[in-house]
Amino acid sequence: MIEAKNLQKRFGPIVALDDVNIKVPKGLTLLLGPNGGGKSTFMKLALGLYRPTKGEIKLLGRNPWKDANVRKNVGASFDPPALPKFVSGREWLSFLAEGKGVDAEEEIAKVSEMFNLEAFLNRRIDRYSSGMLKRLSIAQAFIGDPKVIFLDEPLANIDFDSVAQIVSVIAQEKEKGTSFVVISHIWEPLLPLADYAVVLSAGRVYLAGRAGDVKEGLENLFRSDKLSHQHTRVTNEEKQDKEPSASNESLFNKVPRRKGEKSRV
Ligand SMILES: Nc1ncnc2c1ncn2[C@@H]1O[C@H](COP(=O)(O)OP(=O)(O)OP(=O)(O)O)[C@@H](O)[C@H]1O
Repeated sequence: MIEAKNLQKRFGPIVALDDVNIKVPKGLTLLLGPNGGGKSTFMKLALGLYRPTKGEIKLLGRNPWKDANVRKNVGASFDPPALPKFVSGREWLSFLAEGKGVDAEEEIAKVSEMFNLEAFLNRRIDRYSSGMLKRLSIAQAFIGDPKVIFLDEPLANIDFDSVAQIVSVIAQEKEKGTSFVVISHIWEPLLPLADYAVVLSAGRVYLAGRAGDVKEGLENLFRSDKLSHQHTRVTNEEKQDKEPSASNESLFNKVPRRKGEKSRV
Protein backbone atom coordinates (compact mmCIF):
# COMPACT_ATOMS: atom_id res chain seq x y z
CA MET A 1 0.00 0.00 0.00
CA ILE A 2 2.87 2.36 0.87
CA GLU A 3 6.35 1.64 -0.37
CA ALA A 4 9.40 3.73 0.53
CA LYS A 5 12.80 3.18 -1.04
CA ASN A 6 15.91 4.89 0.27
CA LEU A 7 13.61 7.65 1.43
CA GLN A 8 15.24 10.74 2.90
CA LYS A 9 13.70 14.02 4.04
CA ARG A 10 15.78 16.92 5.25
CA PHE A 11 14.63 20.25 6.60
CA GLY A 12 17.75 22.39 6.17
CA PRO A 13 20.36 20.71 8.36
CA ILE A 14 17.82 18.43 10.10
CA VAL A 15 17.63 14.91 8.70
CA ALA A 16 14.03 14.03 9.62
CA LEU A 17 14.05 10.70 7.74
CA ASP A 18 17.04 8.85 6.38
CA ASP A 19 17.32 5.77 4.18
CA VAL A 20 13.88 4.49 5.02
CA ASN A 21 13.05 1.26 3.18
CA ILE A 22 9.68 -0.10 4.02
CA LYS A 23 6.57 -1.75 2.62
CA VAL A 24 3.41 -0.99 4.54
CA PRO A 25 0.69 -3.53 3.68
CA LYS A 26 -3.07 -3.02 3.55
CA GLY A 27 -4.92 -3.23 6.85
CA LEU A 28 -4.15 -1.19 9.95
CA THR A 29 -0.58 -0.11 10.57
CA LEU A 30 0.59 1.49 13.78
CA LEU A 31 3.33 4.07 13.21
CA LEU A 32 5.09 4.52 16.52
CA GLY A 33 8.23 6.02 18.00
CA PRO A 34 9.61 8.75 20.22
CA ASN A 35 9.05 12.50 19.71
CA GLY A 36 10.87 13.75 16.64
CA GLY A 37 11.30 10.21 15.29
CA GLY A 38 9.95 11.16 11.86
CA LYS A 39 6.38 9.76 12.02
CA SER A 40 4.51 12.89 10.91
CA THR A 41 7.13 13.57 8.24
CA PHE A 42 6.61 10.04 6.87
CA MET A 43 2.85 10.59 6.84
CA LYS A 44 3.19 13.91 4.99
CA LEU A 45 5.53 12.35 2.43
CA ALA A 46 3.04 9.51 1.88
CA LEU A 47 0.27 12.08 1.42
CA GLY A 48 2.29 14.02 -1.14
CA LEU A 49 2.41 17.13 1.06
CA TYR A 50 6.22 16.96 1.21
CA ARG A 51 8.60 16.10 -1.57
CA PRO A 52 11.34 13.57 -0.71
CA THR A 53 14.84 15.00 -0.57
CA LYS A 54 16.15 11.66 -1.88
CA GLY A 55 14.65 8.28 -2.70
CA GLU A 56 10.97 7.67 -3.33
CA ILE A 57 7.66 6.91 -1.73
CA LYS A 58 4.61 5.41 -3.39
CA LEU A 59 1.06 5.34 -2.14
CA LEU A 60 -1.29 2.83 -3.79
CA GLY A 61 1.40 2.32 -6.43
CA ARG A 62 1.63 6.01 -7.36
CA ASN A 63 3.87 8.95 -6.60
CA PRO A 64 1.73 11.11 -4.28
CA TRP A 65 3.81 14.27 -4.87
CA LYS A 66 3.22 14.16 -8.63
CA ASP A 67 -0.14 12.44 -8.89
CA ALA A 68 -2.87 14.50 -7.25
CA ASN A 69 -5.49 11.87 -8.15
CA VAL A 70 -4.10 9.43 -5.60
CA ARG A 71 -5.01 11.92 -2.88
CA LYS A 72 -8.69 11.53 -3.75
CA ASN A 73 -8.48 8.01 -2.33
CA VAL A 74 -6.97 9.18 0.92
CA GLY A 75 -8.17 10.89 4.10
CA ALA A 76 -6.01 12.44 6.80
CA SER A 77 -6.25 13.94 10.24
CA PHE A 78 -3.30 15.94 11.57
CA ASP A 79 -1.89 16.63 15.01
CA PRO A 80 -2.31 19.35 16.05
CA PRO A 81 -5.56 19.52 14.05
CA ALA A 82 -5.06 21.57 10.87
CA LEU A 83 -8.36 23.42 10.64
CA PRO A 84 -9.46 26.89 9.53
CA LYS A 85 -10.65 29.19 12.36
CA PHE A 86 -13.37 31.37 10.98
CA VAL A 87 -15.78 28.88 9.44
CA SER A 88 -18.08 26.35 11.10
CA GLY A 89 -17.28 22.65 11.25
CA ARG A 90 -20.12 22.05 8.79
CA GLU A 91 -18.67 24.54 6.30
CA TRP A 92 -15.23 22.96 6.58
CA LEU A 93 -16.52 19.41 6.02
CA SER A 94 -18.66 20.65 3.15
CA PHE A 95 -15.58 22.23 1.52
CA LEU A 96 -13.68 18.92 1.83
CA ALA A 97 -16.60 16.90 0.45
CA GLU A 98 -16.89 19.20 -2.56
CA GLY A 99 -13.13 18.88 -3.17
CA LYS A 100 -13.56 15.12 -3.30
CA GLY A 101 -16.62 15.34 -5.52
CA VAL A 102 -18.94 13.60 -3.05
CA ASP A 103 -22.37 14.56 -1.69
CA ALA A 104 -21.61 16.99 1.17
CA GLU A 105 -24.89 16.62 3.04
CA GLU A 106 -24.75 12.84 3.01
CA GLU A 107 -21.08 12.70 4.03
CA ILE A 108 -21.50 15.25 6.82
CA ALA A 109 -24.48 13.32 8.22
CA LYS A 110 -22.39 10.13 8.13
CA VAL A 111 -19.27 11.46 9.88
CA SER A 112 -21.33 13.54 12.27
CA GLU A 113 -23.03 10.40 13.54
CA MET A 114 -19.76 8.48 13.66
CA PHE A 115 -18.05 11.07 15.87
CA ASN A 116 -20.98 12.83 17.62
CA LEU A 117 -20.40 16.20 15.99
CA GLU A 118 -24.01 17.38 15.80
CA ALA A 119 -23.98 19.54 18.96
CA PHE A 120 -21.19 21.81 17.69
CA LEU A 121 -21.15 21.36 13.92
CA ASN A 122 -22.65 24.82 13.25
CA ARG A 123 -20.31 26.60 15.67
CA ARG A 124 -17.25 28.51 14.43
CA ILE A 125 -14.13 26.38 14.74
CA ASP A 126 -12.21 28.98 16.79
CA ARG A 127 -14.83 28.44 19.53
CA TYR A 128 -14.22 24.68 19.79
CA SER A 129 -12.69 22.94 22.80
CA SER A 130 -9.59 20.83 22.12
CA GLY A 131 -11.71 17.65 22.20
CA MET A 132 -14.14 19.12 19.64
CA LEU A 133 -11.20 20.10 17.42
CA LYS A 134 -9.91 16.55 17.63
CA ARG A 135 -13.30 15.03 16.75
CA LEU A 136 -13.77 17.31 13.75
CA SER A 137 -10.23 16.67 12.61
CA ILE A 138 -10.71 12.88 12.76
CA ALA A 139 -14.11 13.16 11.06
CA GLN A 140 -12.59 15.04 8.11
CA ALA A 141 -10.42 12.00 7.35
CA PHE A 142 -13.50 9.82 6.78
CA ILE A 143 -15.19 12.13 4.23
CA GLY A 144 -15.75 10.37 0.91
CA ASP A 145 -14.99 6.79 2.05
CA PRO A 146 -11.24 6.91 1.34
CA LYS A 147 -9.32 3.70 0.67
CA VAL A 148 -6.57 4.76 3.07
CA ILE A 149 -6.93 6.90 6.19
CA PHE A 150 -3.99 8.48 8.02
CA LEU A 151 -4.66 9.49 11.61
CA ASP A 152 -2.05 11.42 13.57
CA GLU A 153 -2.72 11.03 17.31
CA PRO A 154 -6.47 10.29 17.08
CA LEU A 155 -6.69 9.35 20.77
CA ALA A 156 -4.97 12.43 22.21
CA ASN A 157 -7.03 15.10 24.02
CA ILE A 158 -10.21 13.06 24.22
CA ASP A 159 -12.04 11.52 27.15
CA PHE A 160 -12.15 7.83 28.03
CA ASP A 161 -15.53 7.09 26.40
CA SER A 162 -14.45 8.86 23.23
CA VAL A 163 -11.33 6.68 23.00
CA ALA A 164 -13.57 3.60 22.96
CA GLN A 165 -15.90 5.21 20.41
CA ILE A 166 -13.09 6.18 18.04
CA VAL A 167 -11.45 2.76 18.30
CA SER A 168 -14.81 1.17 17.53
CA VAL A 169 -15.36 3.38 14.44
CA ILE A 170 -11.88 2.50 13.18
CA ALA A 171 -12.68 -1.20 13.72
CA GLN A 172 -15.95 -0.94 11.78
CA GLU A 173 -14.40 0.90 8.85
CA LYS A 174 -11.47 -1.48 8.77
CA GLU A 175 -13.95 -4.34 8.60
CA LYS A 176 -15.40 -2.73 5.46
CA GLY A 177 -11.95 -2.75 3.83
CA THR A 178 -10.52 0.67 4.65
CA SER A 179 -6.78 0.71 5.41
CA PHE A 180 -5.35 2.85 8.21
CA VAL A 181 -2.00 4.26 9.17
CA VAL A 182 -2.27 5.43 12.76
CA ILE A 183 0.34 7.45 14.59
CA SER A 184 -0.41 7.22 18.28
CA HIS A 185 1.45 7.51 21.54
CA ILE A 186 -1.69 5.92 23.04
CA TRP A 187 -1.41 2.76 20.95
CA GLU A 188 -2.48 -0.06 23.26
CA PRO A 189 -6.24 0.25 22.55
CA LEU A 190 -5.39 -0.03 18.84
CA LEU A 191 -3.09 -3.03 19.08
CA PRO A 192 -5.89 -5.63 18.74
CA LEU A 193 -6.81 -4.02 15.38
CA ALA A 194 -3.26 -3.72 14.09
CA ASP A 195 -1.96 -5.85 11.23
CA TYR A 196 1.45 -4.21 10.98
CA ALA A 197 3.64 -1.95 13.09
CA VAL A 198 6.54 0.36 12.31
CA VAL A 199 8.73 2.14 14.85
CA LEU A 200 10.65 5.17 13.59
CA SER A 201 13.40 6.56 15.75
CA ALA A 202 15.73 9.41 14.81
CA GLY A 203 14.51 9.18 11.23
CA ARG A 204 15.29 5.48 10.80
CA VAL A 205 13.19 2.32 10.79
CA TYR A 206 13.87 0.87 14.19
CA LEU A 207 11.40 -1.99 14.07
CA ALA A 208 8.86 -3.16 11.52
CA GLY A 209 6.81 -6.28 11.17
CA ARG A 210 3.45 -7.99 11.38
CA ALA A 211 1.69 -6.88 14.55
CA GLY A 212 1.38 -10.42 15.91
CA ASP A 213 5.12 -10.99 15.48
CA VAL A 214 6.29 -7.70 17.00
CA LYS A 215 3.62 -7.33 19.73
CA GLU A 216 5.90 -8.45 22.51
CA GLY A 217 8.73 -6.31 21.20
CA LEU A 218 6.48 -3.25 21.16
CA GLU A 219 5.25 -3.87 24.67
CA ASN A 220 8.82 -4.18 25.88
CA LEU A 221 10.00 -1.17 23.92
CA PHE A 222 7.36 1.22 25.22
CA ARG A 223 7.00 -0.02 28.76
CA SER A 224 8.73 2.63 30.86
CA ASP A 225 10.65 0.20 33.08
CA LYS A 226 12.24 -1.37 30.01
CA LEU A 227 13.03 1.73 27.99
CA SER A 228 16.71 1.78 28.73
CA HIS A 229 17.25 -1.87 27.88
CA GLN A 230 15.76 -2.24 24.46
CA HIS A 231 17.33 -1.72 21.11
CA THR A 232 16.11 -3.17 17.86
CA ARG A 233 16.53 -2.06 14.35
CA VAL A 234 15.50 -3.29 10.97
CA THR A 235 16.98 -1.52 8.01
CA ASN A 236 15.70 -3.44 5.03
CA GLU A 237 12.71 -5.37 3.79
CA GLU A 238 14.26 -8.80 4.34
CA LYS A 239 14.53 -8.11 8.06
CA GLN A 240 11.07 -6.59 8.46
CA ASP A 241 9.42 -9.44 10.28
CA LYS A 242 12.22 -9.98 12.75
CA GLU A 243 11.53 -10.06 16.48
CA PRO A 244 13.24 -7.32 18.46
CA SER A 245 16.34 -8.15 20.45
CA ALA A 246 17.60 -6.47 23.59
CA SER A 247 20.66 -4.30 24.08
CA ASN A 248 21.57 -1.40 26.34
CA GLU A 249 20.86 1.44 23.95
CA SER A 250 17.60 3.32 24.50
CA LEU A 251 15.28 4.11 21.64
CA PHE A 252 14.26 7.28 23.42
CA ASN A 253 17.76 8.72 23.72
CA LYS A 254 17.91 9.23 19.99
CA VAL A 255 17.46 12.58 18.27
CA PRO A 256 17.25 13.36 14.55
CA ARG A 257 20.65 13.64 12.95
CA ARG A 258 21.95 16.80 11.35
CA LYS A 259 23.29 16.63 7.82
CA GLY A 260 26.77 15.03 7.68
CA GLU A 261 26.42 13.44 11.12
CA LYS A 262 26.85 9.66 11.25
CA SER A 263 23.85 7.50 12.11
CA ARG A 264 23.70 6.32 15.70
CA VAL A 265 20.99 3.76 15.04
N1 LIG B 1 8.45 21.55 8.68
C1 LIG B 1 9.56 21.28 9.38
N2 LIG B 1 10.61 22.13 9.37
C2 LIG B 1 11.75 21.84 10.05
N3 LIG B 1 11.94 20.72 10.79
C3 LIG B 1 10.93 19.85 10.83
C4 LIG B 1 9.68 20.07 10.14
N4 LIG B 1 8.87 19.02 10.37
C5 LIG B 1 9.55 18.19 11.16
N5 LIG B 1 10.79 18.69 11.44
C6 LIG B 1 11.83 18.03 12.23
O1 LIG B 1 11.95 16.71 11.74
C7 LIG B 1 12.10 15.79 12.81
C8 LIG B 1 10.99 14.76 12.74
O2 LIG B 1 9.77 15.39 13.08
P1 LIG B 1 8.35 14.67 13.02
O3 LIG B 1 7.32 15.71 13.31
O4 LIG B 1 8.24 13.91 11.76
O5 LIG B 1 8.48 13.66 14.24
P2 LIG B 1 7.35 12.80 14.97
O6 LIG B 1 7.87 11.42 15.09
O7 LIG B 1 6.04 12.99 14.29
O8 LIG B 1 7.35 13.48 16.40
P3 LIG B 1 6.18 13.68 17.51
O9 LIG B 1 5.91 12.34 18.14
O10 LIG B 1 6.83 14.62 18.47
O11 LIG B 1 4.99 14.28 16.83
C9 LIG B 1 12.11 16.62 14.08
O12 LIG B 1 13.46 16.90 14.43
C10 LIG B 1 11.41 17.90 13.69
O13 LIG B 1 11.88 18.98 14.46
